[in-house]
Amino acid sequence: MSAIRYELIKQCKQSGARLGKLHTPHGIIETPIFMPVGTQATVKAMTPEELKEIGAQIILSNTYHLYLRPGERLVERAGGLHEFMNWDRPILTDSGGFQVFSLSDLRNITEEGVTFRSHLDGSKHFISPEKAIEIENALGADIIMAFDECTPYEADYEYTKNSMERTLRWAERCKSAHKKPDKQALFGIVQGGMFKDLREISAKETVKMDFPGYAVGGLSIGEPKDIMYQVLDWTVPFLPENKPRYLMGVGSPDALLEGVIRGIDMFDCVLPTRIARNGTVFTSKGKVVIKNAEHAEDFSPLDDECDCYTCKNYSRAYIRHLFKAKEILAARLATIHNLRFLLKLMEDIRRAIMEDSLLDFKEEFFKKYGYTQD
Ligand SMILES: CNc1nc2c(CC[C@H]3O[C@@H](OC)[C@H](O)[C@@H]3OC)c3nc(N)[nH]c(=O)c3cc2[nH]1
Repeated sequence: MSAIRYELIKQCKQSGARLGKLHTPHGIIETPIFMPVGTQATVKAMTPEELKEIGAQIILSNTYHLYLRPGERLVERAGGLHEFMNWDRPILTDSGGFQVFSLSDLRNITEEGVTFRSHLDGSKHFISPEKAIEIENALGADIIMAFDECTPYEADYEYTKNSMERTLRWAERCKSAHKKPDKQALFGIVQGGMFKDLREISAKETVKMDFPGYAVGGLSIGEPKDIMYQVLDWTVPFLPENKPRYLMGVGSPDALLEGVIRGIDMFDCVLPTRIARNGTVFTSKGKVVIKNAEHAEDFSPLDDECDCYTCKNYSRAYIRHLFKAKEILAARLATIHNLRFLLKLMEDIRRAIMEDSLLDFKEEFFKKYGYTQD
């Protein structure tokens, strides 16, 4: 008995896109969905109420960060992540594989696991597949990720093959170590780098382990977008239709559309919240750098097609002023807007799938946004 159930509502007639409902212990998620990232048990600058207000259905947190600070046992004693951060809807945690390789001074990768130094204080740590699952079980997210190696983009065939095969062995160990499959759904992660045959092997062997959902890992790590789309074309066909597919680390408007068209159901990315704090916002006519002088006396909203709190109440001139004055409210208003922009884009995508007009929607969106049609 798994913790989640994926319900395929409709297969798009124009593409590989699908409309679905993901039933979880903390509620139903409509897919395709964008998942705001709350790495340290908070989506930066947002309260849970504001996240609900903009339509967030599931948020992410991160095992590596929470293990290092405040510690998974403290979160467990607080009643788990939902209690600790006052979020009663679904949560997904990554296994920490990516952060160990990208954030810490990596010491050593062995069959057993990874030894690394904390990016916070340089202290030495060891995480194995079993340890990662133990941490995720303590945190209590509805969906948890297997411990994997996100193979670097520039890795050669030999390294990628060995890394992918180890990730498969680690996936087996994660499955065996998982204590609560009825409460927390463990997703397998497909690797294989930029190599067609390795992607096919990784997908087939991961699916044989029968996970309740599958992530496509090892992408959005510096490769050109057309390579990412090519890898999706190689990988998604081997994933079962009756299970959710999650493309890790992807969140620009064009990549969301291209991923949905290739059959991806779930996306996460720090981009919208990170660029918001630096004063770059999404609009239906492309990205806007609000600190630019041209907006100094622009009393219109960030985006006249946006329904968010920021666009209903504040002008570009005011938001630019806040950024120039380094006011905390600047980050909050820009974050509310950027997250609402992506969540609304996913609502529009879900509607387009329902109406069998997704490719037409994409063409119209790209034209307005200023993407050149490939
Ligand atoms: C950005 N591109 C990208 N991110 C990636 C992440 C981190 C997402 C996680 O890291 C945090 O955001 C940086 C978020 O907390 C997210 O949580 C799921 C990945 N995680 C794992 N375990 N395996 C992968 O192959 C992988 C690939 C990625 N590509």
